[in-house]
Amino acid sequence: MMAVEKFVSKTLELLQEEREAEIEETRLWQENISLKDLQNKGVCLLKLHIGSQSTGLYGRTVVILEPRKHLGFLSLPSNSFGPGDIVGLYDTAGCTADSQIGTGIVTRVSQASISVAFDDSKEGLSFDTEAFYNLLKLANDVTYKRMKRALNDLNGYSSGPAGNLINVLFGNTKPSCLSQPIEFFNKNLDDSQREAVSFALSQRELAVIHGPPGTGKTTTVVEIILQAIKQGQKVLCCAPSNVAVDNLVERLAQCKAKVLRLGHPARLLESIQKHSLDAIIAHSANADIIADIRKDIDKAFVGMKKMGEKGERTNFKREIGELRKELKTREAAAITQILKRADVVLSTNTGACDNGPLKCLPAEHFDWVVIDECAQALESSCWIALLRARKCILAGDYKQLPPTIKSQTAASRGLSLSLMERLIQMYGDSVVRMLTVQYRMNSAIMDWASKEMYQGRLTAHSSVESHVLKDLPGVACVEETSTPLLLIDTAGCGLNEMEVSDEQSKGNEGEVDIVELHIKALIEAGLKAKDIAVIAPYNLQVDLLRQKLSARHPELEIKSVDGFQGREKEAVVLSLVRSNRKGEVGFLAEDRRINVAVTRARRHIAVVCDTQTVKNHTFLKSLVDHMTKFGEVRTAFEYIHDIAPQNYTRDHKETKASSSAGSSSKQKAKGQPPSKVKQEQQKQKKAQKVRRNEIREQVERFLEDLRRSELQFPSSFTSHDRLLVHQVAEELGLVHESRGEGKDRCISVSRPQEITEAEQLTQEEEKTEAHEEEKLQNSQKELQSQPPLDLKSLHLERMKREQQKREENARQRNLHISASGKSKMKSGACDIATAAALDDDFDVLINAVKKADSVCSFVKCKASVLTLGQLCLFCNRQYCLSHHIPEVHGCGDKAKSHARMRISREGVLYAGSGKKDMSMDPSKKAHLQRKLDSKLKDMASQRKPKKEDR
Ligand SMILES: Nc1ncnc2c1ncn2[C@@H]1O[C@H](COP(=O)(O)OP(=O)(O)OP(=O)(O)O)[C@@H](O)[C@H]1O
Ligand SMILES: [Zn+2]
Ligand SMILES: [Zn+2]
Repeated sequence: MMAVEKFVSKTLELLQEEREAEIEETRLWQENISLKDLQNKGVCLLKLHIGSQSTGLYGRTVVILEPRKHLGFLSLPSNSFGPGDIVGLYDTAGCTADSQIGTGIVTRVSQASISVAFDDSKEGLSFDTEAFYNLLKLANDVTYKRMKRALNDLNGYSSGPAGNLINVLFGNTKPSCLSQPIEFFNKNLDDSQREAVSFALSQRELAVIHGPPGTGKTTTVVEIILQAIKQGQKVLCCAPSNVAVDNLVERLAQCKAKVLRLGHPARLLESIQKHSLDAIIAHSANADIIADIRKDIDKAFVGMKKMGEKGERTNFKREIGELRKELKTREAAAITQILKRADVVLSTNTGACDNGPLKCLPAEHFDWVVIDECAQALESSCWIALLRARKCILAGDYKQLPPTIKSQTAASRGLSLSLMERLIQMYGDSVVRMLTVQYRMNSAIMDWASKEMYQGRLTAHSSVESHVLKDLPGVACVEETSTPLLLIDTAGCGLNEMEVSDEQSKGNEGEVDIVELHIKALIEAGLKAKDIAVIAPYNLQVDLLRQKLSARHPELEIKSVDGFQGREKEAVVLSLVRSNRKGEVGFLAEDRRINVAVTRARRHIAVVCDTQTVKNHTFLKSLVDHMTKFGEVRTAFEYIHDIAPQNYTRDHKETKASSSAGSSSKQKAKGQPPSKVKQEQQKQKKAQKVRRNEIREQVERFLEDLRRSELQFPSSFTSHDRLLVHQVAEELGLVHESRGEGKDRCISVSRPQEITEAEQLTQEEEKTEAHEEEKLQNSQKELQSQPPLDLKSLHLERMKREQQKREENARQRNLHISASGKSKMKSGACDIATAAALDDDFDVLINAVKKADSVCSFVKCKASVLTLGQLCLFCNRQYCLSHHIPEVHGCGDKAKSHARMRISREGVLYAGSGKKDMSMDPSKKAHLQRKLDSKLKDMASQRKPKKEDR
């Protein structure tokens, strides 16, 4: 048994290391972080009071702690407490050893309360209902103790059911088999599932079922267990997480198997509760007696609290002690009976330990042990259950995330290697059957995972193969709901990640904004929030996303990748966060994490990321390439208009300034990149500039040719090319539009229809200004390294400058007009009166216009709108060019919802306020106003000579 010894001693050592890392983390928190901060981190709950106290299974005292309801705190602060967590209860003096009252196990957590079971057999705990208590999550050593014990038992294993199994699992004996014909319960199993079931049944010691995402692993495991029951085998079925165990309980119960679920009943799903040990005991013959004893204990507690004198209290304590002993004996008898009757006993891996209910069973009671989600468990935790059986069936997917391990060294020295993986390394495919038909993802989503992770062996079942969101009832057909793959590329958009030193917590606010817009597009197309998952690899980003989205969409699930394993959603929006010049991807470099994130999606996955950054990682690059090739790609610029107020429609300079300033600050702020990287960047920049000039030349040629109304770029243009087109179009004040889907998507530019000669003139002036400003900025960039700027402040500052310039221009132009009278200016207010006489229909409007202030409607803005005003279609007022953007003067929401309507109608976001919103009440007026504008324009050109007479 050399192999066993070696394994046990090494694993014990690694577990110790891991345990120390965990304790160290807790200690660091306790020493360096204030209680308030701990509460913010979700590991501490402050100032709770006792709601009630009762006696649970095994005579444990269960205390329900609540926030200070009388002070209006109706729910607990958001926290990470969960059932099974070990917690310390402290008086309000602090969270130190001195003030600790006791330690317990969380049995239930709700919004409004947390239940903690205290093992107080030694000394009766009593709580003061008036006092406040703090609760702190402690490093959980129960799990460690159980794993250590299982390892020691493994090492010293001499006789017992698992002898042969141990030999096989450590390579001392080859696995053997014995095949037999099977009649399947589930007639719908696919070939790979049938093969897996047959294989599992025929193996004498070991079978591994590899179930990639959505391949019906649970369906297969359920069939295996039903077959085992048919053969008269007793099965112990475990999984590392409560969720996975409950899932199996539910499915087995549906198939009428006699199931028994071990674990704290209070925390189980309602549908599961009736299968819990507590519930079954409650319906057993012993139930009444047990209930009576419990009541007596509770009564004794109440009595004890009322007693002031020490002598009397001691009596009560003795009484309680005796009652507890009796309770335990009776419970043990009842439990044994119930356990023996069950066909399948289910628990978490650690719940299968010897000091729980299973101690009531003889060692050889179980025949088979089934471990689901085996790749997510520490091997040591598997051994807690494995020592009880002759044969084991391990199901899982080792291409998804392994168990979380805190100690880097322990992980790298092998603690993160799952039993499943270790066996596959040892025996190869001979012990494995893989499920290959998947019932979740559209094949476009699946194909990438299949190719990169599962040797291309997956096929999509015909029922899901081509399903997309628009096939769901009530979901409209728009671009977002028609494509399974959508890549929103932020490359070059300046949406850099936040500068946080902590590798585990990265955020990206720009991506949050884009995610928000995409979610809105999906919801407006009719998708339900509960069918969408927002996934981010970083906790900070998860928090940012929740802050932004949770209030409006309480049913939207926003979680880290790790929190979503084992789940699925119709649509998944994935924010990859990382965007930096160094091309650092950090945490994202774990391929399995990305695999999990992507494979949660059934019909649609949208990935928001900076492709320039994430492409530095081979696996992420394969995802980007796949999405580019088979999906739809948009640049974040198609969204940015809606996010930040800098709508560039007429502020041509801003586009350029923001994109170049954004990326340059990002680049410089990151410190000195190694020279090679720098060279590479310069090369890229140069290539970009060349490309951009090419595109610009093309557009300029188009502009000169007045016969052409539209310039269409080929669909071979990459998203980056399209971005450049976008920038050039914005620079020149042109309309641009993306059409088509996927590979056929292409961009075109055209002249804005309402463009007047006057505006062209202005643009000419501005273009030269823009060039100068750009030159200036470029030289500044080369000279100095700027601190990181956020887009908003950059924008606001620019707005200010812009306004000053505009006002200055306007003043000069007015001077110019009155001086020379040769201006090509479009008609100003002075012409309105003349115009009015020509067309009765417009009388009313014209009067209104005349009466209306000739200055910008924006509060405190004095800029004239007579010559360069813009009408806002949402509020129907005139604004100067600095304030005409809806977001700036307060019509942002209306504009957004209007833009969204257009997105859901046409699937594309446009610059500026776009077409008039027909649903608006003053729409008729706006329509007339526009008619008036063009009329005035016509009249102005007719009256040009007249002007000179005035
Ligand atoms: N043979 C089959 N025929 C039709 N549908 C199936 C089949 N097997 C599984 N499914 C469907 O696939 C989905 C996932 O199956 P199941 O719940 O067994 O897998 P899981 O274990 O939860 O998921 P995973 O495979 O990701 O672990 C379910 O909706 C199930 O109905
Ligand atoms: Zn407005
Ligand atoms: Zn203004």
